[in-house]
Amino acid sequence: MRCSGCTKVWYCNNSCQKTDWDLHKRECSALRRWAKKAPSDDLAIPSDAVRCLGRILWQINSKGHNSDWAREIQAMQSHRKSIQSSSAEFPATLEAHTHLAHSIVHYLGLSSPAELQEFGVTSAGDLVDLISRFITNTYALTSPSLTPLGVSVSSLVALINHSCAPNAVVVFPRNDKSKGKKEPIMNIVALRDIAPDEEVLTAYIDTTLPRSLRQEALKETYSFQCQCTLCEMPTGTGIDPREAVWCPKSCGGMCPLPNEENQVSRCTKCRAAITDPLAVIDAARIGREALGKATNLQFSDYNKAKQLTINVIPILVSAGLTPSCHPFLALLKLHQSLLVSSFSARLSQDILDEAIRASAKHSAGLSAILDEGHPVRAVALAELGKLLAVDEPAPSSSSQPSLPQTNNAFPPSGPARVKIAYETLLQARKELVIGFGRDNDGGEVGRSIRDIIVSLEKELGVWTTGIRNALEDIPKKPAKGTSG
Ligand SMILES: C[S@@+](CC[C@H](N)C(=O)[O-])C[C@H]1O[C@@H](n2cnc3c(N)ncnc32)[C@H](O)[C@@H]1O
Repeated sequence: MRCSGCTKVWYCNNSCQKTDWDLHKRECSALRRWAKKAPSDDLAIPSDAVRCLGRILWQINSKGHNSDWAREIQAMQSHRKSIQSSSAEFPATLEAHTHLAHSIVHYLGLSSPAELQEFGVTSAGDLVDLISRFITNTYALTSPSLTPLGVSVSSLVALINHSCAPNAVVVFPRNDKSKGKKEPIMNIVALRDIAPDEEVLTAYIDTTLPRSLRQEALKETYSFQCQCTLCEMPTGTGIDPREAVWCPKSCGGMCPLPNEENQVSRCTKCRAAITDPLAVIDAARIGREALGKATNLQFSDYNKAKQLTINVIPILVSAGLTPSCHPFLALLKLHQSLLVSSFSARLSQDILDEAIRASAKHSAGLSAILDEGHPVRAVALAELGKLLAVDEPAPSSSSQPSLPQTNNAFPPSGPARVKIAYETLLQARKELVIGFGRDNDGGEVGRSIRDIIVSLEKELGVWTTGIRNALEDIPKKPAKGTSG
């Protein structure tokens, strides 16, 4: 149900809308005011951060500055001091905070920050604290299949510290018990057994990124230097699949991805050296640039974004980057989602198979990095299984000129494909139950693939019976010594 006042906010039903009205009535006028002054249609709705901060401030105002709720928000960690001291290192962060401060004043319909007093914000420092608390303690609100939807704040969950090798995850799975209710509910799910007194740790950032990018993101947004087991792994103790290249002698081992400082790189298994490290460094740089451009273009210029991924993936393959290596892993994911978004009723076998190959490589890359049951890995496996389970399109005469012509043996056709789809979905379900919680039956994705598994089981059963029937139809060899 859409709010007829602002026409921007949607509810799952009447009662949901009624429950929110106390808060939404103020939001509703703020949204209308904002839309009226917006210079263009795409700026007619404020950012998620502004909208969420607005809701927090109206809540503080209506519950009172000294209410438990307001105190919990005020108790969340702020980095006011480090934002100021690191402004030279991260000027964009300071700029983002300032921009947010201006936007929130404008959104609330105030003429100056001084009017924020009625919301418990009595000085410029308070305003910086509020924004810093918000940035440091919010979690991405995601759909049950991990698509980002917005932001969420929980003062309890905000107590959890970060690790790049977390033992728990924050998900919004929706469970059967939330019948009728469509709003996502934040869950902390343990990825493995956590001992009494052991700290619960979640990851604030994308842990498929290499160490330097993770450290940069954590420093910039959360103002700390990560010293988790993954970041502190002593050099020489193993290879990080996020920065790895296949052995040049194809022994099955891997070499560390060379970089400007460390150009000499050898296979950790057979010690063979990469002969042209500069070519590998160059390929990785081209990959990073293409990833940035294609990510920005994916919604505005689909064809250009797809062409970029099509052009750059073969460069990374020939440079020997493993599917788990940055930026290859991210490009595989983007390539897959661009192909899937082009699916239509007249889907061609070439496009479908190309999407399956990208998805299979992406899943393999994730499996080398993330633990079994990590929701990101589980959802990727479910996507692969679902793609494999798509009915194979009838052959068409028009070939797809944009895709490089390959002579791939994967994915197979017919019963072999159904069997891989079935096995992939079984594994996906096992992992979804871990990542989204057993009590949630693997969340919405876990429940949705259960039905596909059952139908594939039937299909495979039909095939097996079909083969058995066909075999039984073959006239049996006459036993030795008999005639006829
Ligand atoms: C969501 S809060 C976590 C709870 C916070 N430690 C507290 O006591 O309220 C995020 C902030 O906690 C700190 N933090 C989280 N994980 C950390 C870690 N692994 N090492 C150091 N500081 C960390 C950082 O200051 C970060 O900005």
